[in-house]
Amino acid sequence: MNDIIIKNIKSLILPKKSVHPLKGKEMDELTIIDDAEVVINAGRIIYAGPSGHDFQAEKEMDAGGRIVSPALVEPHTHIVHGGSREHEMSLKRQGVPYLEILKQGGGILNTVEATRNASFDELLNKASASMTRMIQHGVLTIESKSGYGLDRETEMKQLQVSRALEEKFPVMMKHTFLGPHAVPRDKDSDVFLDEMISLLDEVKEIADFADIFCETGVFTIEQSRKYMTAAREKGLRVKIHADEIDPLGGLELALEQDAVSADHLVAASEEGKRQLASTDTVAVLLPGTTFYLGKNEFADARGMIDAGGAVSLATDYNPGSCVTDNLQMIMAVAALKLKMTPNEIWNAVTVNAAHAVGLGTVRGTLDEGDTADLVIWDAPNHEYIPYHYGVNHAYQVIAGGKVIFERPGLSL
Ligand SMILES: N=CN[C@@H](CCC(=O)O)C(=O)O
Ligand SMILES: [Zn+2]
Repeated sequence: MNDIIIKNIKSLILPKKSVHPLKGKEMDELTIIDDAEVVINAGRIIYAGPSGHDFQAEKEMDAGGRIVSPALVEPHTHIVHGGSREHEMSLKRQGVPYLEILKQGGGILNTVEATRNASFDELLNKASASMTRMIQHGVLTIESKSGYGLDRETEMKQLQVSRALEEKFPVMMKHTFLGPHAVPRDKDSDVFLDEMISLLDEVKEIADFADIFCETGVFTIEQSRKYMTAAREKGLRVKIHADEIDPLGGLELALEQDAVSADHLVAASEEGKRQLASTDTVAVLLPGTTFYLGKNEFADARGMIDAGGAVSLATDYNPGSCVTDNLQMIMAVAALKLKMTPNEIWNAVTVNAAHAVGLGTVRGTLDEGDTADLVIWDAPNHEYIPYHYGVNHAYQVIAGGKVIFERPGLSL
């Protein structure tokens, strides 16, 4: 006898499991089964496909003619941090650029101070509130970066909080060390980078990936190469904040370093985009950041996909450049500004997002044997979610076969 059968599913969204991320034209392929059912036992998928079988289960759930997909995967967040930076909005309104705010000792450095001053419990409580919102919006796999410590003690504190989140919530997480996220006010950047490199032995016990912010006035290509090479020598796979604002060649560096993902890529070169196709590095695009920073030029998702590359999407949730923990909102921005198709968007927030955090064959799909992490969406079809933007369409979120969120109604 199985545990649960979910009946009356109008459409079932089934991204394709593959050892490689979906690339190019494959990104527009998505199996959608109308009139479907899902059977779960011991937290795993027994069956997800057309209805009409004779499965027995202890509990029957009625999806009410809604649609069902794998739970979303969020491959780039800065969920653990102290403080907030709403005061920067007026600076932005006056036209002060993001990198100028950082140069003046604000921006990331402002959050570094708040994170250093916050206790473990304060950070955990704040991140827990964000995690709750992410789950309520359909996300059950989350990557979390450090990077607001810029010293051993605080970077470790952030990574420990990140680990504690994974204990506290029924989610799967990946933890990323982003020590070289900015240069502290009083330090020489080469000296500071060496300090971060010297932490890698300790970091590799607690983090899955090493990341760096390669940008004008932050870390150069040469410094990023040095750090990534050192991290790989320690057995850590690498990620990079690349070509977000200036075209430095961060994407090419990511490919040279066999990065699991290259993130941002707004200013990536044509050559980098062309090379992406022949690798398994996933381009994690963060259009909510471009939107929030008030820029008009978005990452060239079409160019990357049309050239045969693998693209994923994330919120980049952080207090300075994208203050949303709603991945559905990013799906809408991707449809409007990145010109991605609904199928590409769904693959980008499920299976390709899983590949972007090294979980390509274990999250983002609903094949037999997969963890039963799924969402019942209150939407008539899969195109509707990026279309009706700014609201939460998750009706029920099911983690390991257990309903952990159900959308509340009004009490009138
Ligand atoms: N660009 C670098 N890091 C973050 C922003 C961090 C911040 O502004 O606090 C990002 O991915 O956008
Ligand atoms: Zn980031």
